[in-house]
Amino acid sequence: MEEKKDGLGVIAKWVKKHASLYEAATRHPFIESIRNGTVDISSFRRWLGQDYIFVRAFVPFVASVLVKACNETDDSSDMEVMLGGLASLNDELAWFKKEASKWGITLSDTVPLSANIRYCSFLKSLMSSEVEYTVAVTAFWAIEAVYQDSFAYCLEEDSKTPEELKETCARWGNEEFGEWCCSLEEIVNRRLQKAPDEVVQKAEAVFLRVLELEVEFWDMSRVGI
Ligand SMILES: Cc1ncc(CN)c(N)n1
Repeated sequence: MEEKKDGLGVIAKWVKKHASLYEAATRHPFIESIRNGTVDISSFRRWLGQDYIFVRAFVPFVASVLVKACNETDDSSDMEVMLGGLASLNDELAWFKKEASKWGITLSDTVPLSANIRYCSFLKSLMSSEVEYTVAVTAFWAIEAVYQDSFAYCLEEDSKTPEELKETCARWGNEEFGEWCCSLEEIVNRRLQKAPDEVVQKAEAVFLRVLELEVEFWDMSRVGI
């Protein structure tokens, strides 16, 4: 079992331990290009179409985490945090449709690229009832935290994010979403603190895999692999 000797939660320790991969996922050249105003709009359009497909696959994954929270948690307030995440995905899907029409993207014609297919298969594998709640909720936190951290960075005071992309950045970079991610992180830390070593190891591996898949996802916006 993990102990909190230095005041840092397990997640903060992992972010420190795997700083270069965490940075690769949250300070990717695509994100840097939004932040410094040089973003290639065709990359942005590609990302938008692919992310809509991803979010559609993300909904059943989040629903599976909610079910696990209801069945396995030691704290009944977890359910509300998961439900909040699921509810915001409803708005997110509507937002994607509105945004796609603004940029002239036909979502029904968008074909998932291989990095997206890999990521969606990974989500599916985590939906299995054999995957513990602690492991699944770690993945949920990591997936949301990468977007929160990346897009909040694009909204910092010295950023040169183009006006027309600020709404996109605010979708995940806003303070309220940041606070919700912190609530999720607290749940993950609480679970990891009590989990057997074997589950903690699985959760760390899942955290790292999410970071790799997020890097590949951003890469897709540039090269269409
Ligand atoms: C690939 C990816 N990762 C995370 C998120 C945030 N829900 C997203 N929309 N897309």
